[in-house]
Amino acid sequence: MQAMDYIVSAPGKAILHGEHAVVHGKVALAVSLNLRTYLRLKATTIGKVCVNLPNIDIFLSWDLAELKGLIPYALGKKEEVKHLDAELVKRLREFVGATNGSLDTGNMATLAFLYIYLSLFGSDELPSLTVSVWSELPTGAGLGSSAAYSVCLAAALLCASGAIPTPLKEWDHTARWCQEDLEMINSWAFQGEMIIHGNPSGVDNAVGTWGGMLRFLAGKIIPLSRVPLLRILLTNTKIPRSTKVLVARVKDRINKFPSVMTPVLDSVDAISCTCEKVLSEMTFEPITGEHYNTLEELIDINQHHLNVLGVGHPALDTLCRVTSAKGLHSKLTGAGGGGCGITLLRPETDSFVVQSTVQDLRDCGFDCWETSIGGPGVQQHAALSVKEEVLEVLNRY
Ligand SMILES: Nc1ncnc2c1ncn2[C@@H]1O[C@H](COP(=O)(O)OP(=O)(O)O)[C@@H](O)[C@H]1O
Ligand SMILES: C[C@@](O)(CCOP(=O)(O)O)CC(=O)O
Ligand SMILES: [Mg+2]
Repeated sequence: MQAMDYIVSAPGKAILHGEHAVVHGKVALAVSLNLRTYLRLKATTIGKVCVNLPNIDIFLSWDLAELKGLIPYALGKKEEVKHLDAELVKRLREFVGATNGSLDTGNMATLAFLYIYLSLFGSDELPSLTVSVWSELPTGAGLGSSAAYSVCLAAALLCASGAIPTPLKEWDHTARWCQEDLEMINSWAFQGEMIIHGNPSGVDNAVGTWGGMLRFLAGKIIPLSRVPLLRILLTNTKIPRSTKVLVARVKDRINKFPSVMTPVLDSVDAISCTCEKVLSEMTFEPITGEHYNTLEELIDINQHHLNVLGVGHPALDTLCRVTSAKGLHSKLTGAGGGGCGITLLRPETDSFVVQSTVQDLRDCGFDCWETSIGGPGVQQHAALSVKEEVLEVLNRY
């Protein structure tokens, strides 16, 4: 195996419309953020696997022999990535001491790593390596940190296993993989998401893999190449929540009241489709106030639907109320139950209004910032293309 030392990164995402409904086969519109998770993978000669996850205060290492003991049976082929290997998940849960219902941040992240590592290398010799991850994304706040983490793990470990090449050439700052390799990264990242979320739709790992804005429906990914430049305010209410719990809560409510909830999911689907149509119109006709009025109304309606689905939170109500007092429209993004919301800014929204809204939200104890969207999907980096403060963290281990 060639000497390995490389850095990969993947973006977080904001869901414009369709969170939760997308788990039940409806359309979602999602866009990548310019906030990324970075992972450095280094081959070592110490006969250990070391994992450093400073965002969540996890620093672990295992002897290779200990890990090899977890897989005394033949693993399935590398291409078979549609379902989790239930036996391996069970063994890993016992190994890390995580029960089936465990929501522990560190356990979930560790399980996702070990699952992908052992699935990719278990049939051969296990490599001695150190993996360190640092993210600009808040963890567990609705911006797809789990997916960005899973995409980075999948990309780096697939490269290390030789299943896909490292695309970076000597003269490149960053490089991306070909479509076929991206599909493989995406499907392994989905496995990581299955471990962390329970029942993910796959939209988050798709955005982390391909970047940009995309329409997602039942596993089908359509990149939206013609989209207007949107100004968005991101607010983190800092109320902790777990996507896994919220996805399960919505499922319970649908099971309890199928005839009540099905029309809500259909309506969310129609909102995503209407929003997509308006965004597309905005790229080939002059943008008018009417376009923005429609986008704002769709945001309001969807926020009500998300409350009906049971994923609201008083802090999110506060966010909507505070921004509404400034004439701005907001909805939760991601799994809800706390976490983040998005606020649409109109092109003519005065910077004074933006600043005073940001201040009002900060006065509520929230983090709030105007964000740029559409960052590139998963990529490999030359060290000099990584921000100094990120590199400093990755080089620490
Ligand atoms: N930087 C990170 N380092 C390690 N694990 C991470 C990181 N970011 C996310 N995770 C994993 O993802 C989980 C959060 O996922 P989730 O509840 O889906 O929230 P999010 O909306 O951020 O995706 C964490 O509990 C952790 O297991
Ligand atoms: C609620 C959901 O639609 C998005 C979850 O996103 P996040 O983990 O909260 O960033 C779940 C999914 O699509 O898998
Ligand atoms: Mg997630």
